[in-house]
Order: sequence, then structure tokens, then C-alpha cells
Amino acid sequence: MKIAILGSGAFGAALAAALGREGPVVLWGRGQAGREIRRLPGLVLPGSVTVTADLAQTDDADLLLLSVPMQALGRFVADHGARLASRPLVACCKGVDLTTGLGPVEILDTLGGPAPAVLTGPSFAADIAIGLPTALTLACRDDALGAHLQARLSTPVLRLYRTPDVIGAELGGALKNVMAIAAGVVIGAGLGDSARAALMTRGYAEMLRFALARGARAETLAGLSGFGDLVLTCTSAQSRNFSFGLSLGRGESFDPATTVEGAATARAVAEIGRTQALDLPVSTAVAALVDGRITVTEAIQSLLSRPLKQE
Ligand SMILES: NC(=O)C1=CN([C@@H]2O[C@H](COP(=O)(O)OP(=O)(O)OC[C@H]3O[C@@H](n4cnc5c(N)ncnc54)[C@H](OP(=O)(O)O)[C@@H]3O)[C@@H](O)[C@H]2O)C=CC1
Ligand SMILES: O=C(CO)COP(=O)(O)O
Repeated sequence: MKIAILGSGAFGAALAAALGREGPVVLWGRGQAGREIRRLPGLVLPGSVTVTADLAQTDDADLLLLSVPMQALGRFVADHGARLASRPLVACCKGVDLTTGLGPVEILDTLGGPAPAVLTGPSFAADIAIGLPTALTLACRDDALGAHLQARLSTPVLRLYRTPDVIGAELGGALKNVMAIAAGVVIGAGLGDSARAALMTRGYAEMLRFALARGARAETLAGLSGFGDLVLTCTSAQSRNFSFGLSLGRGESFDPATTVEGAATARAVAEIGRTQALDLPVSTAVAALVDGRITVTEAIQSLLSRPLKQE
């Protein structure tokens, strides 16, 4: 019984560290040389974790976790689908695919294997890696498989809650990154903590509006994958999405090699909102800002000048 984790970035490696304390894990990464994890420097993986750049070494695993970034998932699945298809798959990425508008589970669904699951919620890789207590959402349409995965992936310090609401869990994780960018802009531009609280609250209303329109359950958004992760990423400079927003708000540059899932997701969500006539002011402003179509001042003005309305 071996778990394979595909993608040796910060999150994949952190999960390998956590799950490797419980049993054998193989961690695959493209171009991964040795056991040093470039995106999580200094991480010492347990001896039970095999680290490899050879995908064939994951063939004897009975469970696969995919932790490549969202915008890379479609291509990865297209290239390696035949190898993945027959085994249970758990998506560990957060976002909406820019080309197709699909979430990670919908992309994995195209393989036609067992019902894919998504693992999402408030958890910085660095915290999971050193064994700090963390609670996450495991969403799977097939509740029997979901219960099996929940038990398999929980550890004494990594506590998984289960839901069949895949779309709600996916969208909570995807949309909170967009709001984290916006919260970073608010703080970076010096608008203060009160403005951030307003942004988070109205951002949550927007997440709910979008997710309900796509068939999600409100209570899922109120859980770890939505509200929980919104709080974490809008209030911590450990978040790359929040830090990216901080840089935008301060007019500073940001390392383009850093994974900032909310940027592409804002574009994808704004486009879906435009075609489906959904009111998504924060996502639309973030998309325009990251594309350089508006300035920070214009983005702030676009939100403050909206007509007054009922809460
Ligand atoms: N970091 C965190 O705290 C958390 C992250 N997540 C989610 O996990 C997902 C992965 O993020 P994270 O691990 O942090 O990202 P990182 O930037 O740390 O690492 C991304 C990894 O994916 C690899 N990769 C990129 N493109 C491809 C590809 N086409 N094929 C194969 N591998 C590829 C990169 O390889 P290379 O270095 O060669 O580019 C790198 O190893 C994201 O969706 C993120 O939202 C979820 C919870 C917490
Ligand atoms: O998703 C995360 C925490 O739950 C990580 O957030 P960032 O991708 O913004 O670093």
C-alpha cells in the first residue's frame, strides 16, 4: 500500500513529509534531482519517502495525489492519463483552468476512472511539513471512496473532514486565492485593516454567489475550503497570493517564478462571470489589475464607486 505524490513543489513535498511519517510514499517531480526540495529548502523527508524524477516508479502506488499547479494539470493529465486512469486520484491544486474553465476534479474526470477527489483547505506547506496541526476538506462524489481516502490521508496532526460537494470545495480553494490577492493590494496600498475586513466579507459574498451559480452548497463555502482558507490567505504574508497583492499595492515587482494561482483564476472567473452575467466586482478588478489593464487606484475606485445596495 503505497501513496504516490506527483509534483515535488512545496505542497507535494509537504504532503510527502506528513504522509511519509505514516507509511511508504513516492514523491515524483519533473527534473527532481536528489532529495533536496527546491521550493521548500531545508525540508528533510522521512526515509520512507522515495524521491524520483521517473514516473514509472509511481506505478506500484495504489493512490495518486496530484500536486502540480492548476494551470499545468490539464497538460499533465493529457500527457500521462493512461498511466493514471485506473487508480484513485486526489487533486491537491487550487484554481480554475484558464483554457477550459474547468476545476481540477472536472479535469481528472475526463480520464474516466474512479470518482476523483480534491484535497483543499487552510494549510501552508511549511506548516504541514513540520507536523503542525492542520484541518483540510476531502471532497469526493463517491462517499464510500471519500471515506476510504479520508481515513487513508488523515494523520494524528492532519485532520480531514469529508464532503460530497466537490464543486463547492474546489471553488472555495480557487476563489479565496483571488480574494487573497485583493486583500494584499488593500494592505499594500495602505488602506488599512478595516478595509481588508470589508474586502474579505464582500469577497466571501462574491465567492458564494459564483459557487452557488455553479451548483455548490453554501455550507461547503462556509467550511475549511472556503471561509477557512479565505481567512488564512488574506491575513498571512506566508501566502504567495497575498504577497503578490502586497507587491501590486506597493507598486513593487514580484518574482515571476512564484506560483500565484489566483492570478490565472481571476482571469478565468472574470470571463465566466462576464459570459454568465454574474456580478463579480472583486474578481473582475483583480483580473484587470494583474493584466495591467487598470491601475491600483482605478481598481480601488471601481469597488468604492459601486451603487449602494442592501447587504
Ligand atoms: N504551497 C502551499 O502552501 C500550498 C499549495 N497548495 C496548492 O498546491 C498546488 C501546487 O502548489 P505548490 O506546490 O505550492 O507550488 P510550487 O511552486 O511550490 O511548486 C510547483 C511544482 O510543480 C511543478 N510543475 C510545474 N509545472 C509542471 C508541469 N507541467 N508538470 C510537472 N510538474 C510541474 C514545478 O516544477 P518546476 O520547479 O520544475 O517548475 C514545482 O515542482 C497549487 O495549486 C497550490 O495552490 C495547496 C495548499 C498549500
Ligand atoms: O493555499 C494555501 C494555503 O491554504 C497557500 O496559499 P498561497 O498559494 O497563497 O501561498
